Amino acid sequence: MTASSYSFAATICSLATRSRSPRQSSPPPNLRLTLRPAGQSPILRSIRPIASPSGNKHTHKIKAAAAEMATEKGKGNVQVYDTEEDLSVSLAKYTAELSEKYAKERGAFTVVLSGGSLIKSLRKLVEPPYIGSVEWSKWHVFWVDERVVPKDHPDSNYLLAYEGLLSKVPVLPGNVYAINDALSAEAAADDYETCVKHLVKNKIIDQSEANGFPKFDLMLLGMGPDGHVASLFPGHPHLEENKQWITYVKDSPKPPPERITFTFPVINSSANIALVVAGSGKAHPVHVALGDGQSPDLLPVQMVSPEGELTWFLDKQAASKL
Ligand SMILES: O=C(O)[C@H](O)[C@@H](O)[C@H](O)[C@H](O)COP(=O)(O)O
Repeated sequence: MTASSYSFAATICSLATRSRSPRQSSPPPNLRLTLRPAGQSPILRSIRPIASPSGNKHTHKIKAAAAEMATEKGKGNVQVYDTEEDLSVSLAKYTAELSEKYAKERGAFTVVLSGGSLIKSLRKLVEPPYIGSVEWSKWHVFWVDERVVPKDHPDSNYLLAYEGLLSKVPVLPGNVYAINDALSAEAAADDYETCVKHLVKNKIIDQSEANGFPKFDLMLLGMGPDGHVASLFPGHPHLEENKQWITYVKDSPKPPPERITFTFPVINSSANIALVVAGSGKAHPVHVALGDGQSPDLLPVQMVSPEGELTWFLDKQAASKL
């Protein structure tokens, strides 16, 4: 592949040098689950509360093709699909509905992508009816994390999204905010944060009234087999970052090592988060996050607790231990 194959011109935010404040720690929010009445959708049926301390293990089994549960706060739900194909159909509908809502309400829809298998799970968006019905010109596209590599590098999350989604829909190139890949990881994180600050100031990105962090309309998160989300890995000090909006990693356990990533305060200020998880390799962290599975350390995915709505999109294999 050559760089000339990529005609899609993303906006690259300009470098701004500024000092970074020292890290401070804060206790992670816990995701605790209780039962909510069954969903209205015909494909959804209720299951018993998976977090019940006295519950019989057999009652925790998912008995339907799809199930819905809710957090204690009544925000967020867990949807389990028979197949990843079913999951992708539902994910496209969910994303298109949020796009319509925010395009109408705010005149813009701010969407944050992950890398990994998420992009493949968004494939139905580039098919009818969504390819024609979504107001793509209202989309503003960001990355929750990016590998610090050139945009035409096979490891680039930008390239992955470009090939799987952005090159197939009429999103405005000026509304796609890629990292500046000419910079070091630290400078690219600074630069991307400056870009996001500018867009908050211009009201393209909403802002949390509670804490002033950017409030993206939709954050689409994948999860690794170790329970990481974005480039926030188990046991890493950046899990406790509570000042910076965007930070950097030079020692990612998942290659490539150099990345930038949104921090938890930004992730958790989102209006909507979709956690999209498929495959049996993810069953253990799903069990820890949503059921009674054990982990010696708090998993990053357990720290996902948005100001708005959290929706889990699981396939049966990922939910097999619940
Ligand atoms: O750049 C990255 O590595 C991703 O953004 C990362 O956070 C991803 O979402 C998870 O690792 C899940 O990836 P998979 O879905 O491919 O397992």
